[in-house]
Amino acid sequence: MQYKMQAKNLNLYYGSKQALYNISLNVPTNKVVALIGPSGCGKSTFLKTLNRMNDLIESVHIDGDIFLDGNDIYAPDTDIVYLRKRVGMVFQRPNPFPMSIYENIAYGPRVHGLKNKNKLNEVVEKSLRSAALWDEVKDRLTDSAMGMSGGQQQRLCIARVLAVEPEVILMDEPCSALDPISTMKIEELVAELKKNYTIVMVTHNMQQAARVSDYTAFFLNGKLVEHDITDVIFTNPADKQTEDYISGRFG
Ligand SMILES: Nc1ncnc2c1ncn2[C@@H]1O[C@H](COP(=O)(O)OP(=O)(O)OP(=O)(O)O)[C@@H](O)[C@H]1O
Repeated sequence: MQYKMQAKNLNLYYGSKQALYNISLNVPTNKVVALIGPSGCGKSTFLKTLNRMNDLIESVHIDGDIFLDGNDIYAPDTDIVYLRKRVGMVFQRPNPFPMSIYENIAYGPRVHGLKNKNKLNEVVEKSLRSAALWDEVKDRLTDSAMGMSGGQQQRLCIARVLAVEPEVILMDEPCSALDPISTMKIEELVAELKKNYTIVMVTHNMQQAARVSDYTAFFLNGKLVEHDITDVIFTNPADKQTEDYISGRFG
């Protein structure tokens, strides 16, 4: 199997407090990997190590390795801006920029050097189509993104990530602020996107993990208890703690 990303013996500390213990996890290319586990177990912390978002927190110290296409993303010569273009992120709450729908999408490609107006128009349309939003917004591209519904805003944020042509998309509970219909749309979108992208998604919702992911990793107290094909995790987990969690005995 081809792995897009690999974590090897990863430990992470917030100051003197260890939050991740010896995590090794492979993320296969063009698959969806769900990260599940009770609140505070380290899912988001792990997710953020995959595009070095934790670098923004001063007290964080990491040892171990994370590879993207076999290259160590923590190597000193890593270009972080380029890394975050390749490994994009969608957050829990939709966070559109306070500007027009068009400008939200055009912003990233412009920062990466795209100036040609026709090309920008193409990128905006393609990204909005890929995020299943084009038909809903094509007649109001100059309207403020802040006037969209929460579900539309989240798809806009996905379109914004797609506009810079990432290879991996990290999603941190992307549906937790959304209603059931919007959630369903995002889940359908994830199924579509994995044809072209590799996706790692944190979710609190076990049905969602079962529905959308190919592989599931169960975290507990900063440790990766087990990871396997999603069907196996939900029907025949190897570890008693996984079974207790997925059957709702804690968390
Ligand atoms: N910026 C920070 N500084 C210090 N400790 C932190 C910081 N962020 C997270 N932690 C701690 O690291 C541990 C893991 O937190 P993390 O947010 O990764 O868990 P989580 O599984 O994503 O939780 P949730 O499902 O509630 O979002 C927790 O004990 C948390 O308190």
